[in-house]
Amino acid sequence: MTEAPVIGVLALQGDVREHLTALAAAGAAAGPVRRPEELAEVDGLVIPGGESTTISKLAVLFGLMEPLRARVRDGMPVYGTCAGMIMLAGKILDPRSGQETVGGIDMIVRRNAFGRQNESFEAAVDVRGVEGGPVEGVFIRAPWVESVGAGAEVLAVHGGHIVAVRQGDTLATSFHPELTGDHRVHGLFVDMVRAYRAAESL
Ligand SMILES: NC(=O)CC[C@H](N)C(=O)O
Repeated sequence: MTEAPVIGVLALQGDVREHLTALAAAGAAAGPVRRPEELAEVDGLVIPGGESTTISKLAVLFGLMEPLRARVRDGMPVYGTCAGMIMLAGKILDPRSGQETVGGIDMIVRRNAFGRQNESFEAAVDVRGVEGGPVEGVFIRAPWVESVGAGAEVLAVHGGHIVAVRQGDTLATSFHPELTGDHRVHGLFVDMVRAYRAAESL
């Protein structure tokens, strides 16, 4: 049996534990990443939901922003949910002052686009590449994607707005599959990391 891929969850702020659980259920060896040395050890990374301005500031403070950008540039698979999606955007339409992103997907995102906390909702979302019917999307002060560049593939749309995008091995969803107990989106990401690791070790 091949070894499980090692997937980190960026553990600066946000729903880290839920992602660790979902990744483990999807067949990965999952652990938190807070330091550059920990980032260097993983085959793939999840950036969780939370507050993108806080995650951005802490990433700079912890000396992780440049190492994150470097690993994404090198092709390490990354999956961002909600605030994590914002972290992977080439551009934020309405950033807070000083808010930076890692980048990785040629897209423009709008923060809190689906409304405030009390307008959070769940909806069935068809995600290209995920078999077996729609996933239950949990949207919590979720961003949507205003537009994508030529290199980015739209994987899901909800209410006329783009809510899942993939560019190469960088994946992002507006919603939170880690909160539903349905691990198919994490399964898709674990497969991406497996394929990346197999290609790297050739
Ligand atoms: N659930 C979430 O991750 C919310 C994201 C948050 N609105 C932000 O801008 O970062």
